[in-house]
Amino acid sequence: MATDKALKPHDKISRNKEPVLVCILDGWGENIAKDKFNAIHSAETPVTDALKENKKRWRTVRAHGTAVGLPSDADMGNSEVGHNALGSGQVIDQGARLVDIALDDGSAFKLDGWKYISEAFSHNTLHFIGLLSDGGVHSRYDQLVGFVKGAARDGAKRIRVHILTDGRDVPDGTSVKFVEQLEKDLEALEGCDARIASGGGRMYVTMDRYEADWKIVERGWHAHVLGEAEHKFPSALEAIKKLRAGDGKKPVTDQWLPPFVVVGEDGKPVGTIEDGDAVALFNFRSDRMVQISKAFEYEDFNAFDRKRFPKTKFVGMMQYDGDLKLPARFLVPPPAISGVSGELLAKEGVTTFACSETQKFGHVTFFWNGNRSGYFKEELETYVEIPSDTVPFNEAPEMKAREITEAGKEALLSGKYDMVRVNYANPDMVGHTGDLEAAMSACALVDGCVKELLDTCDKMGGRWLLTADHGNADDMVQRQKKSNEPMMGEDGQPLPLTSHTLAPVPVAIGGSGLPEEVVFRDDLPNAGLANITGTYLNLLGFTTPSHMEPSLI
Ligand SMILES: O=C(O)[C@H](O)COP(=O)(O)O
Ligand SMILES: [Mn+2]
Ligand SMILES: [Mn+2]
Repeated sequence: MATDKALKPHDKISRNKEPVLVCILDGWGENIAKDKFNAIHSAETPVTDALKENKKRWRTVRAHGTAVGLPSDADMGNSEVGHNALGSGQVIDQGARLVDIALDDGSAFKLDGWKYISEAFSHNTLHFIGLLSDGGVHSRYDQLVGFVKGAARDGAKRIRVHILTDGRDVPDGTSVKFVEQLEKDLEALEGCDARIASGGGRMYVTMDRYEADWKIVERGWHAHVLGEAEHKFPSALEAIKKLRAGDGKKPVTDQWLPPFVVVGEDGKPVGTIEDGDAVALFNFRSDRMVQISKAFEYEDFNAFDRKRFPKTKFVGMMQYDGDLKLPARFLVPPPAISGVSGELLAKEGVTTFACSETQKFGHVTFFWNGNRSGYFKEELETYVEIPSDTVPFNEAPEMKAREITEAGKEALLSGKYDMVRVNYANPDMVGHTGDLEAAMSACALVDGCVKELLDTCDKMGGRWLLTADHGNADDMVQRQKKSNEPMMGEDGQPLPLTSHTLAPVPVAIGGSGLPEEVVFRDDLPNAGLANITGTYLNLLGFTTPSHMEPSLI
């Protein structure tokens, strides 16, 4: 829905004809743990270190938990909620919380999405597909179980769950405990035949994003829908235990398990997806559910050969793309995000350039714009995607940082854009591999890229704001709860931390075009990511609109 809100000129900071740069370091937290496992601290990062010295123009903001609309302050931040907040300036109840509320008050079971799939309960199979963990970034185990129990109560006779193992938002190896628990929980359902039917690791099966590699989704389609995979096992627990062991030489982590299918004594898959079945995706987060949703929903589809296209009653946990209305049906209505900065700036005729590599492209466009895949005014907005590599990123920690820097510099120098925003994927994507050395080189490289961008902006007389969306590379080791000491595995090696962190993130402002008196105020100690929006709107010469969190300036 178009907003009736509008921006007003700032009375002290005038609109500059030179560009404003907003630079996001994905997964770059300011962590209190300052030992060698903090890859940002351990790496050579002279540029971002120097920014910290200017206490009037450098600070941190909260990037996790309730500050970004998540259920509790034990929830780490993530790119979806982080970029939603950065783009909209608002703290919005996010998917995780909306699903909690809908389950708690029972409304989830009265809405249209549930009624729609319920039609299949008595004579067909109900399938759930999603990420099996309690990470709280894409999905949560307790929510899956809430829906499974609701289905059994409402008469579902046959349930099949297709699981994507995590090891990214939660420690590697925890897939075993989640599968054990799920097998027990399914077994305990009365009057309902419920089993795990297929699965695979989230980075290799089904959960691709931004069309980085459709093969990932194709593997999932084969396993979940057709019941076809090289690896067949009598149970999911046996599958993941054996697949984790790999070939005996090199173990495979949860994130990267190959696809598998659970088969019965007759060797046939226990849960293919057939005409008339209901299918519910149980992830609330959108980016990694868009492609699989298209495969289930679009009659006309050519990203890969589906071989068979069952006519299912298909729902997402949420509607994942508000522009595409995808999927058409969903269990819980998604967060309503309106009056975002992109829309308000387009109304003022502000020209914008946004760039990242594939892995984060939708973060600076789709998430930034409140989960919309289109443009507000295409003639004013240029979105550039640099294709990401398709290797594990510790093998290529430089990712596309240099190319993004070149594109950003070119955009700044072109004189075509009032606002240039870029996102560097490295600290996050390499951080998720748990590889400390690689994360350090990623952080050092990005630090150098930041220098190039800031220098270019300064040379032009521009203004800049540097920040991050959540922590990740700032802690690469699992730690003891109380002492915060690093944890070691049985082999005496540190246990890698692959997830985001709860750390706040830095915000720095500057630029040769920024009036000297512009400094951070000191009366917002608990500010969060949503306070950054009003801040860059100020740099662009506008006041902070009242529906947004106050500016940091
Ligand atoms: O999807 C992922 O890669 C992780 O679960 C979260 O990372 P992101 O929020 O930085 O994308
Ligand atoms: Mn991120
Ligand atoms: Mn991440």
